[in-house]
Amino acid sequence: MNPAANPPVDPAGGGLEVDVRFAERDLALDLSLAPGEVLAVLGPNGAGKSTLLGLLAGSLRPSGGRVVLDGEVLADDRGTFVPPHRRGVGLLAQDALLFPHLDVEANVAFGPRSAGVPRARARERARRVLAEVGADPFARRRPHELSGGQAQRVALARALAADPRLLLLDEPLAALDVAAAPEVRQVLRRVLRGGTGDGRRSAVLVTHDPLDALALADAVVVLEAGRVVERGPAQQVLAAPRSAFGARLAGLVLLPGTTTADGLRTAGGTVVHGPVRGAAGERGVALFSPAAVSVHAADPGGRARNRWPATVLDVLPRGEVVRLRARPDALPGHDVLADVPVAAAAALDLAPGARVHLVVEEAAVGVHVAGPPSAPGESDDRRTRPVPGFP
Ligand SMILES: Nc1ncnc2c1ncn2[C@@H]1O[C@H](COP(=O)(O)OP(=O)(O)OP(=O)(O)O)[C@@H](O)[C@H]1O
Repeated sequence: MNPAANPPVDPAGGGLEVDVRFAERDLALDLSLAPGEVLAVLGPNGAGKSTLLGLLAGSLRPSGGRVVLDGEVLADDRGTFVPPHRRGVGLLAQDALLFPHLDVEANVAFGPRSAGVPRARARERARRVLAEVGADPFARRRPHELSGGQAQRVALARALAADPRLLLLDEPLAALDVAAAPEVRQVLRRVLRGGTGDGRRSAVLVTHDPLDALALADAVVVLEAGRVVERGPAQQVLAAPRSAFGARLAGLVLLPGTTTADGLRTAGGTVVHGPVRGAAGERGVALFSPAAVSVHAADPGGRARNRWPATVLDVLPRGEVVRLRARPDALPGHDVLADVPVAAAAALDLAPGARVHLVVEEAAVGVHVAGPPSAPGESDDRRTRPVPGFP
């Protein structure tokens, strides 16, 4: 099942239904999101990702179509337009944008206070969401006393304090340095997967990073020139892309499995070694570029740990290189791509059925924890299904 394309019909009208036009920017988008799901929105610059968020948040008014959240029409072409502050939609932008003169707790309590919640209750709620994002130790600090990652966690707490029905995340990790991004990614995972006691949250995540889509989202839509060109479960879209942008993202080899201390164990028990981004023992993926794979006629020996005998499936010329698709004996059901310089390919006499040895450079493998787990009681079939082979 693909929940992004075909969310279950909820008798209470839950989830998000978007079928909007924004003529000024030649945008016409049709997408939906089941309750509790996280949808990643990918696409090249100018595709319409920010415009989509504006239409959901209420900072932009569609020129046609409608936006429905949990059965409530937020905007339609009959003149309905619910203003931003009444939508139950929270926004986390790239920059934290905290009020500099208020301490962290007051920043987070500001939203509930403005919505008429009495001071003590607003403060209590602020403390609860600050604890949820691990920011309670710095509740008394002012924004200038926070690191970038801490400020972004406070901004997330502020978005959660209003208890939004839908959370919009606009490149929430893009402004963070490489040290701070993993920590905030981890907090986002926890918040979005409902490990904080608040249940799963519906969220739309705009990102340029396919790895964040894998780590945080259930489903992905790819936008190009104001249209949805692909949608589906995150792993499927990234492993077998159909759009030009998806294909560009996914010149990558993607293998699913379980993270270990120094790699990823596939369902068949083979460990793909590489640096691990996240904890061991989680469902994850190993990703690498076909350029990181070298091809040998015989076992080259040496210390390389990702060294797999394989059978060549096909060989496609791609300019300076030939792209080889091969099936390693140790990875049944999975194909690995390798880009081999034309001269080397000729010397290897590559043809379908040939036996080769693949070596994948360890440092070039990224192992990532992938996707939030299912809600309790929900079937996990979709997420544990093997990722289909590459086109
Ligand atoms: N304020 C604006 N006024 C007029 N046109 C705009 C405005 N903002 C964006 N556009 C145009 O609308 C289209 C969609 O832009 P949008 O910013 O939504 O894309 P995006 O996918 O978010 O891009 P990026 O990844 O660069 O942020 C583009 O053609 C863009 O030039």
